[in-house]
Amino acid sequence: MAAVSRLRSTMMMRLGGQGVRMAWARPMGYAAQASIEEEVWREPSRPVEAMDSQEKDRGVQWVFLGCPGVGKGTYASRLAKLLEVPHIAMGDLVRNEILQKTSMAEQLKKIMSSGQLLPDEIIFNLLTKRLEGGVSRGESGFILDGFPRTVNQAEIMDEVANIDLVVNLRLREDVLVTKCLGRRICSQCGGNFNVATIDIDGYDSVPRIYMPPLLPPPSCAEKMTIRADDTEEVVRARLRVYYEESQPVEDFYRARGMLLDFDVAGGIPETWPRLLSALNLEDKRIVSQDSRKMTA
Ligand SMILES: Nc1ncnc2c1ncn2[C@@H]1O[C@H](COP(=O)(O)OP(=O)(O)O)[C@@H](O)[C@H]1O
Repeated sequence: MAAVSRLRSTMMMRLGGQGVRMAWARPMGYAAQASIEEEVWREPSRPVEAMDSQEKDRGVQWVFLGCPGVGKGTYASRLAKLLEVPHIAMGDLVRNEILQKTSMAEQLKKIMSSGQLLPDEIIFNLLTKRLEGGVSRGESGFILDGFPRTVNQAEIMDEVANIDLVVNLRLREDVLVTKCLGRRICSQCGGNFNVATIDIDGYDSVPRIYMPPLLPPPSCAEKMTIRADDTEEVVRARLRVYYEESQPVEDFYRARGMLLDFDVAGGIPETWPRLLSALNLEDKRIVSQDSRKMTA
């Protein structure tokens, strides 16, 4: 995945390489580059034709946008399974880093539990590390969830990777808050569940919204945990951050004709088939060969 190397090098250029010193991994398809310790960005010498054929064979490169609690993780992970690409959730990468008790774990925990965004340098480092690991395991394509979250992140991404489609999930704010507060995670298997019942009457042209709880199986029931940032105060702070920092990312992709707005109006049984249909996907097969090039 050549995009990974370009991400690493663009990040170093744009962020000034602050504190970044990494192995320059040999990107797939780059014939002439050695794997060396490199502090200075070098222009990769890759023929455009090679990039085109490489691009054709890869898996989809999609991005999921949407407020906290909208269901990005739920639908991005299902689609990733269907399309056989990795689901890369930025929040999970951050939480995993915190669990590793690395030197920056405490700092990350503090920022995250206040609902604020982490510095770009940290985010790009975690993402590049994850993508590089994927390349070495033979992964192709991705569905990103929780990245990009700022226009700066979107601009850097735009320089290094061809994003095929951006899915923007939307849901009313009161429902988002209820869903975040009802969210439970199994400490053993990592499964996501929700104890909230959403049942809101429709009015005017707004349809009724009904989402039954998504309860855990008995094996997980005793191991339910609540995310530290799923308190009402922090959820509201995260929503404010979303409106200020992340909503402009919707406009960034909308202006490029890449954004598919999708209103979540029910539970998984109703929403999943509607989403597949909006994406021109059916069961386990892509109906149209060109669906990954689709725009809204
Ligand atoms: N792209 C990003 N840029 C900066 N911070 C991020 C990013 N992605 C995740 N984070 C940090 O991780 C937290 C949790 O992210 P996530 O699990 O995606 O939450 P949400 O439920 O709000 O979508 C965010 O509130 C933020 O502190």
